[in-house]
Amino acid sequence: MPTILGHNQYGKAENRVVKITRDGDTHHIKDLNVSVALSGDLDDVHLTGSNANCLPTDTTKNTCFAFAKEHGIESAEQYGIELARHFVESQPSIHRARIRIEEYSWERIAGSDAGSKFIGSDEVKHSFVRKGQETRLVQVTYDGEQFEVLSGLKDLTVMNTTNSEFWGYIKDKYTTLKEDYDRILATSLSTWWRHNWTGVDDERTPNWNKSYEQSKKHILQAFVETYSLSLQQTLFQMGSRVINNRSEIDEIRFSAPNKHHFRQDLSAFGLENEAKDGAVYWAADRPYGLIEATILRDGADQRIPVDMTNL
Ligand SMILES: O=c1[nH]c(=O)c2[nH]c(=O)[nH]c2[nH]1
Repeated sequence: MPTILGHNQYGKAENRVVKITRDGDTHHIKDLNVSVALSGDLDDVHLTGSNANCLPTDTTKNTCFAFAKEHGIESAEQYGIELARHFVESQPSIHRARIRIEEYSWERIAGSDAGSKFIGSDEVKHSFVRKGQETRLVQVTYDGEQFEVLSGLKDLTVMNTTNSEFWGYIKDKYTTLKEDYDRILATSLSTWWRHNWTGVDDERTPNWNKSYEQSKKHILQAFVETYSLSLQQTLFQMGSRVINNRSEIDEIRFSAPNKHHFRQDLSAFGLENEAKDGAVYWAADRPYGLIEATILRDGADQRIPVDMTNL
């Protein structure tokens, strides 16, 4: 049976393009998910196997990253317009380009969220929290004698665009990771903490809302203030800060995916892409490092389960 080729399009979907712009100490984030779909004179590619008219999807990906560096991202619209124009006007075989962009918004962690002692202004210059913030979590257990109250949160997504390094690690024959002295540190925190109130021997019931707000504030404050040599170190600082500042909490456990942002290699296009100049990063969604740790008050029992996913 004869068949004919109908509508077709192709391109690289979901390029996670993150552009940091540095204005002195003050950094700005553009975090986009960019999907390219091209169509045009592509019948031969499908029908004969000739790729003479085919701009590789890999090239469309590189173009997304290179344009972010070369032209910046003033707005998702302007960036999309430039990309679409480029594909159609530079390639005779491409007649139509559709660029779809989702933009993720980040807010500066405000001084009031993270405590007031640092920075001396309302805004922190390179620490951000993803908009559409966290989900608050609670688990109460009562066995007729004692209560156990766990509080926590999930999906608190934070990013430091500098003040993070990772180096000095083991290098074996499978290690390819380059040491990094100025990287992005981003994570989406899940955490549970255990109150020492049992409802029995201690009648001083915490103000739960205040306890929650203050614990979150200390977690954010530690994230902002820690010059990080690993996500592990940052987690320990966060946990210690909560335990040291909140006498009602004895134990806190974190599960923190390391949301990797790899600096894109643009050298093939003659473009430098150094962190110090404001770089373009590729936000990988998987695989991800998963860093988990419990921090305890000295002498306290370790009761929060290692695997918190079923909590
Ligand atoms: O903060 C980090 N901790 C690690 O254990 C690790 N491993 C890795 O590849 N990158 C990182 N980053």
